[in-house]
Amino acid sequence: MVNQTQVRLRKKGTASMAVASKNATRGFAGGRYEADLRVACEAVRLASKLCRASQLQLKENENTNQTKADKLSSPVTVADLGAQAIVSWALQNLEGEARTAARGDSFSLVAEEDSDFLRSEEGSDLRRRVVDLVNTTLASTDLPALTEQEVLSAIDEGRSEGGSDRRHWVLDPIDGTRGFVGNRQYAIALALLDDGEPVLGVLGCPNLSLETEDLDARSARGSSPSSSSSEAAEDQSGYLFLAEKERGAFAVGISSSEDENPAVQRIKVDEVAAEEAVYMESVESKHSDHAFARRVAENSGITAQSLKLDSQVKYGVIASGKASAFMRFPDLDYKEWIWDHAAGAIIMEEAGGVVTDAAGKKLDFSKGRTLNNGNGIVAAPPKLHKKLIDSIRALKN
Ligand SMILES: Nc1ncnc2c1ncn2[C@@H]1O[C@H](COP(=O)(O)O)[C@@H](OP(=O)(O)O)[C@H]1O
Ligand SMILES: [Mg+2]
Ligand SMILES: [Mg+2]
Ligand SMILES: [Mg+2]
Repeated sequence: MVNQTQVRLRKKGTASMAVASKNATRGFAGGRYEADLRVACEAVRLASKLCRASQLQLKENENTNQTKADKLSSPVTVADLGAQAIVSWALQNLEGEARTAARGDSFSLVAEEDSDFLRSEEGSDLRRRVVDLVNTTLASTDLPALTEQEVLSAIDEGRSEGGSDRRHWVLDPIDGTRGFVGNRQYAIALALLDDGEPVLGVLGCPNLSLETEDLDARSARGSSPSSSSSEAAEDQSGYLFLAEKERGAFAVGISSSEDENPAVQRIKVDEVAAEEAVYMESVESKHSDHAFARRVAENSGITAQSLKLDSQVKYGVIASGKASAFMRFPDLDYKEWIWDHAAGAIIMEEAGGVVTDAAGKKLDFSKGRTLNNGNGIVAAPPKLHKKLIDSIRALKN
C-alpha cells in the first residue's frame, strides 16, 4: 500500500504533525510499537480535527441522518463515518515506518461503522457530506484529497472480525456519539491488538478539559470551583491519551501539533481512600444501571455522587488520577464491542489501574468483534478495584 508518492507526501505535507507526533511519543523512544504509536497518534489527531470541524457545523439532530437497528437506535453522524474513513486511510497510507517494523501481516481493522447506507441511493446526500468533510480536513494538512471510492473503501476496511492471532487495529471513530451530538464528551478511540491483546491505545478527547473535570469531581465532593481556574481551563481543552504495553501511559494537549514543544506528561491513577473517591458512569441510563452502581459504591465506602461522562473519556480521566473508578452495568444480554474498551483499557492499565468485567475477570479482546466476557465493566486503581468487585459479589449473592 505504501508507495513512493505517499512516503514523499508524508515528508512534505505533514511535517508539523509528524514532528508533534514524534514529540508525543518521545517517552516511548525505542518501544516495540513506537512506529505504530506514532501513526496512531497522527490518525487520531486528523480524526479529532475532522470531528471538531463537524461539531462547529452541528446543530443538534441535523447531522443525525442514520440510525442503527439496535435497541436504542444509536445515532451515526457524518463525523462518525468521516472519522472512520480518515483513520483507516491514514493507518494504511502513512504507515511507512510502522509497516517495516511490523511482522508483515496484511492490514486488518475492526471498526464500528460500515458504508452500506452511504452506498444506497437514499444515502447519496450523506455520502457527499462525508467525502466533503474528509477532504476539508485533509486540505488543511496538504495531504491529497480522496475520491468517493477511496472514502467508501477506507470505511469498509473496518469489517475485520479480529481474533486471537496477528495484528488487528481496533477503532471507534466516535465513541459517545450521543455526547458528540449533545456537545458533551466524546472520544476517537484507536487500539492495536497483537495476538489478541491490546499493545497500544490512543484516545483523542477533543472536548475534555482536565482542569474542568477535576473541578467537577471536587464539586461532587462538596468544594466549590473557582471561576479563575475555570477560565484558565478553557484554553487547555482537548487531550490525547496514549499508552504502549509495559511502557506507561501519557497525556498531551490535542492541539499541540502546532506547538514546537508539547508538554507530554506521564499519567498515573490515584489510589485515594474510598471516602475521597469519585466514580464515573455513563450519561445514558440505558447503558448502565445507575442504581446498582450507587449501591456498589456505597457498599465500598464511596460517599460522593457519581460523575457522569459519555464515552471512553472516562478511562482517560481515571488514568490521569482525576477520578477513581468507572462502573458499567448494562442489560444482562448486552455484549460489549471491543472498540468501546480496547484503547481505554490499555491506557488505564498502563497508568497502574485494573480493568475487568463485573466478576473480576480480565477483559478478553481475542474472540472477535465483541468482548468475550461476563456482563459489566469495572475499572479502578488496584485496591479500590478489589473493593468494588467484592461489593458486587456481596450484593449479587
Ligand atoms: N444498551 C446499551 N448498553 C450498554 N452500552 C451501549 C448500549 N447501547 C449502546 N452502547 C454503547 O455505549 C457506548 C457509549 O458509551 P457510554 O455509555 O460510556 O457513553 C456506545 O458507543 P458509540 O457512541 O460509539 O456508539 C455504544 O457502543
Ligand atoms: Mg455507535
Ligand atoms: Mg463506542
Ligand atoms: Mg462509535
